[in-house]
Amino acid sequence: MADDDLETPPLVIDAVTVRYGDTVAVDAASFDAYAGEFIAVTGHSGAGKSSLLWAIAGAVTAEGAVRLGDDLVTDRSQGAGLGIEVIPQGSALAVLLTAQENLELPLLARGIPAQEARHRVQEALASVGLEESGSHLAEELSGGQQQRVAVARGLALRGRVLLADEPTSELDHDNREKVLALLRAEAQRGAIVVMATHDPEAAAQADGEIRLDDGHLETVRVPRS
Ligand SMILES: Nc1ncnc2c1ncn2[C@@H]1O[C@H](COP(=O)(O)OP(=O)(O)OP(=O)(O)O)[C@@H](O)[C@H]1O
Repeated sequence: MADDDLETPPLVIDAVTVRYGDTVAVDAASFDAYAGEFIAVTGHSGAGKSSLLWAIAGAVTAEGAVRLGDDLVTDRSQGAGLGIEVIPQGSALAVLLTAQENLELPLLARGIPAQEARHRVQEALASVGLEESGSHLAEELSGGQQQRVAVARGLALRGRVLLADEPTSELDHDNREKVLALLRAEAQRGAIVVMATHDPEAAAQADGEIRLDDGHLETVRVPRS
């Protein structure tokens, strides 16, 4: 579900554990997040940030529970149906599609009418300063431009929960600030935004911060504290 007038219910992460064989990537992590909040997930490389985000999205098998209001997240397609969207680490664009097509296809797949999808694509590309690059193949774009296309793709979906995995890692200062402002605007629209980041300056702009250390979660800053 994606909606312009959002009433996002609480997101509850309850003792979520993610294992890959013998590796415990996330160890019984629990936290709650509420509509309008912008939360940073920090921690060293390999601490479990991506695994936590993928568990929230329903994209990896996890123990424990992720709930959005009364709904349990059970798998990725059901998570997407609840309006949980992801800006993945490393952009994950289809390189032989144009920037515009990379945004448009997930919208059409979610049943957004073609005209509305085109409007959202133009608006989202313009918001990241790439209105002139829509017809370029993703592979023709720089790493930073590809990252901005991936951010635009996440924004265009207008989810209730937006999970952004290192969305500013390839960006210069001005573009980083622009993307952080856009994530903030998503929260102001009523979404819950959870951003994994290595960048302390980016984390400082979030309302709250949770840190993972070898899969163990610690709350550093609570929103509105
Ligand atoms: N698909 C996988 N199979 C096996 N182990 C994995 C897999 N994905 C992640 N891991 C392991 O799980 C742990 C957490 O990885 P994860 O990618 O969640 O960390 P991260 O904090 O996002 O790291 P980074 O900041 O480098 O992206 C690491 O030890 C990693 O090697």
